[in-house]
Amino acid sequence: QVSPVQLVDAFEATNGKFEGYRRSGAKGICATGEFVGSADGRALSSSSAFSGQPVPVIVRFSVGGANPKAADNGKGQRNLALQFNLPGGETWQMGNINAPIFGASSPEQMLGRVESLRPDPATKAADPAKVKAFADANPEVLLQGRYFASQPVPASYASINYWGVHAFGFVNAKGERQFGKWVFEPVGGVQGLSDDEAKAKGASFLFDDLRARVAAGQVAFRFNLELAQPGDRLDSATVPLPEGRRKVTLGQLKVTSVAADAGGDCLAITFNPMVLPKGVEPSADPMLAARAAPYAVSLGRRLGEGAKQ
Ligand code: HEM
Repeated sequence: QVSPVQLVDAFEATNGKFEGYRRSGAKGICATGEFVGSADGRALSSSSAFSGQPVPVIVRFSVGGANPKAADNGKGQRNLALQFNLPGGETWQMGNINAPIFGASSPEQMLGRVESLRPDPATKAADPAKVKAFADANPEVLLQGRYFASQPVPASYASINYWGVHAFGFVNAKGERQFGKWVFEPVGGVQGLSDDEAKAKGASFLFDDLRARVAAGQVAFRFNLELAQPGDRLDSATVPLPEGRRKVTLGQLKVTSVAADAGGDCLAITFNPMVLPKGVEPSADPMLAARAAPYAVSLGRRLGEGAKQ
């Protein structure tokens, strides 16, 4: 059994400790938007998110990792975190990533992977033999990295697919439950950079790019759900649903403003994917439940240090 403190301590020891910042997704920007649910959304879930009335949403885009100065022009993780502010004070939080799978399938495996990547104090680099031994015994930890390597550097926060990775159950007014995995797909399409274009962009272009696109009214995502069929695995963040599952659009998210500075409403929020509205339920994926407590530990530490964006 892995404790949340052990996980956050392991992140700090391997990835570095940057006071005030999120222990993952440190380099980010807060924005606001509006979500409008569709008739298909209402048919699948009784959640008020899908009423068809505009719902205010707090949005945070970020680069993966603990470093608040992470380069924007490398391959790897980008995040879309959302908080839907629903009627009656109800909220729905989620943190989505630009890969259909995560890098570990259980908290124990996550801890082992992070520990295997710990830099040796003498060489300041991970021990390749340890990294290899852990990956050989846990081959699914390599799948996400392979996916990122196969994709171009994202051109914009606004032009990436962001997957929820876990399965969730959607429950409608009749009590019917449909499991699925979701993906936010940019209405304007996916755009990547060639290696030369990425180099020319430099290490920090995503915030300015986002501001320009939002000012031009161009940032919107379809909230799509891939519907699981009986027998599909619903308990693994490293196994996507099989190809070709029917996909329905639950609604559309439009990003309408970007925080002017490093502040915004996101500072004191931890986007805990177990905070779900009535009408949406967690799956048995052990990685899903395992996220809630470490996020709270990270939030507590960064608030205590003086939270930074
Ligand atoms: C046991 C497994 C995991 C641990 C220990 C972990 C840990 C963390 C921590 C400590 C944070 C910063 C929280 C904060 O300070 O508010 C974070 C953020 C984040 N994590 Fe995880 N994580 C795990 C699994 C996952 C998975 C499976 C996903 C896949 C979708 C994911 C996606 C994200 C995203 C998108 C953010 C950024 C949210 C934001 O902008 O605030 N994490 N994670």
